[in-house]
Amino acid sequence: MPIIEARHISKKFEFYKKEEGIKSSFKNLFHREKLTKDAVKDLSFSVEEGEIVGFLGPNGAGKTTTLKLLSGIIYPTSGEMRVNGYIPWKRETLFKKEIAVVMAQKNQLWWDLPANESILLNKHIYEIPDAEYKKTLSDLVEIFGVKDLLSVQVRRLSLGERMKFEIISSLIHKPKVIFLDEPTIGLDLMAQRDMRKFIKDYNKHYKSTVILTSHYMQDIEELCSRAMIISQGEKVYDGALSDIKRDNIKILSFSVDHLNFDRDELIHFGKIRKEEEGSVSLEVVHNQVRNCLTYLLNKYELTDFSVEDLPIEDKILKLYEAGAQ
Ligand SMILES: Nc1ncnc2c1ncn2[C@@H]1O[C@H](COP(=O)(O)OP(=O)(O)OP(=O)(O)O)[C@@H](O)[C@H]1O
Repeated sequence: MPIIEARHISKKFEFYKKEEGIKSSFKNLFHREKLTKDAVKDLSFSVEEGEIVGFLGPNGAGKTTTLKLLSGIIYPTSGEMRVNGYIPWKRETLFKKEIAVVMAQKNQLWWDLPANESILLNKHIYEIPDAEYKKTLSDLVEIFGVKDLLSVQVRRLSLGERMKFEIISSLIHKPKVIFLDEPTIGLDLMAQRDMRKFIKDYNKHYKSTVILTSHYMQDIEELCSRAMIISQGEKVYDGALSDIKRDNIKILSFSVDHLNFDRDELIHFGKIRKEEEGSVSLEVVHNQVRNCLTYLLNKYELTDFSVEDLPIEDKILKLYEAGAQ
């Protein structure tokens, strides 16, 4: 049985239009125009225990709203949802003990205290027995390599170190389901790599289920075999990441000594992606690559050429755009 099931979930936000200026504010006292925003529309999906699902979408697509629905912070306008058997927005105590929400932009550690004291607070909130707490904390600081920093005041830690402790603190109760919103945002390359390794090791060690949002494709590629993509509140893709990668468009780039290309003939083979002095990149359907190359070799004196896969970011962008139409 899936650990997460969402059936036809929609969330509409209602709010009042705010106009600028004193005159408008005065007018608003008597007549306020109500607006609605469909943040999530008829979303259905299920997630199996132990999966790490990459949850993607452009800004404003409805990812955070979905994570808030899944964790019970808000309730839907319509639809049904179960997370580990619970209806999230009922916020039952046992449900809260089995999930964790980690939002990179939100801090839960106390700045003036060392991290171990904030983590200790969560021990009491989640009523974790002493022995279990010690074992989990020692495992987590081991996985993250931050044992020596436990008693350093949080404000003295680097962003990367602080994020690690934010996550340790959120996971100290060993939740079965974790909602991770942008865990690597703002981190340098090394800290991003550490964070990805941690998520991978944690998932392996505790068999937890993870829903991960990130604008960094490397996070998604390294951690998730499945991607769920939403655009304007609607699901536009749910499946293997490898199927997105297997897109049949190739990028054919070539350089020539002179500058005159016959654009009309080139666009016959595909979209011109980039055109600079003496070099062009074309998006060509894979079964047209050979024809295109033959044409180029016959027509021009090529000084260089290459055939590459379309970057995964571009493929995902195409899915976002398809959803927005
Ligand atoms: N409380 C609210 N009241 C009104 N509109 C809201 C509210 N919360 C979110 N929205 C709107 O709902 C849409 C979805 O927002 P959401 O934060 O879920 O997007 P997102 O995919 O997480 O975006 P980002 O990647 O930028 O964080 C946006 O248009 C947002 O402005």
